[in-house]
Amino acid sequence: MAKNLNKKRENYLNWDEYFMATAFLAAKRSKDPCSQVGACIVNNENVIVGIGYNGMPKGCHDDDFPWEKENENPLDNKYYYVCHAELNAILNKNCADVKGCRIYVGLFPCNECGKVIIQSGIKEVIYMSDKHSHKPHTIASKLMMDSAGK
Ligand SMILES: O=c1[nH]c(=O)n([C@H]2C[C@H](O)[C@@H](COP(=O)(O)O)O2)cc1CO
Ligand SMILES: [Zn+2]
Repeated sequence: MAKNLNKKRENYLNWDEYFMATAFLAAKRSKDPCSQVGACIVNNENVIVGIGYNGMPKGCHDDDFPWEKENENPLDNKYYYVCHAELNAILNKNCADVKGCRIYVGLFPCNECGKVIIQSGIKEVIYMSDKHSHKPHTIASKLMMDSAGK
């Protein structure tokens, strides 16, 4: 059979698939044993301008801070310490600001990330999982995003 190499491939990733896959690749860097989240920020020319995943702050060693979640003492759980993927992606931006960009994220952003996303000027959130949709932090995040027109 002859094959025309001048013809373009048909089964390539579309932009949404490509950026979400990039977010999932970033998530593989996470040390969180329970939930690995990745985020990818893209400008209106479809150029990636920021990537992040959930992890401990710089200088706070992964082995020195807890990854547990159910200890009685909250200081022994990860939640006070870990930086969320969306926050890291915004802080890691390689441009002056992320106004008008969109963010691809594996999990619907919590209320704290929702605030940062709104304040940064990101205009659209594209997410994969909404497994915490019933939780107050997600409901609060959606209330703010709806109000802010995200
Ligand atoms: O939007 C998010 N972005 C994000 O990076 N995370 C991270 C923080 C934690 O490391 C982990 C949540 O932990 P867990 O699912 O065990 O409660 O996911 C969690 C959320 C949503 O809660
Ligand atoms: Zn968050």
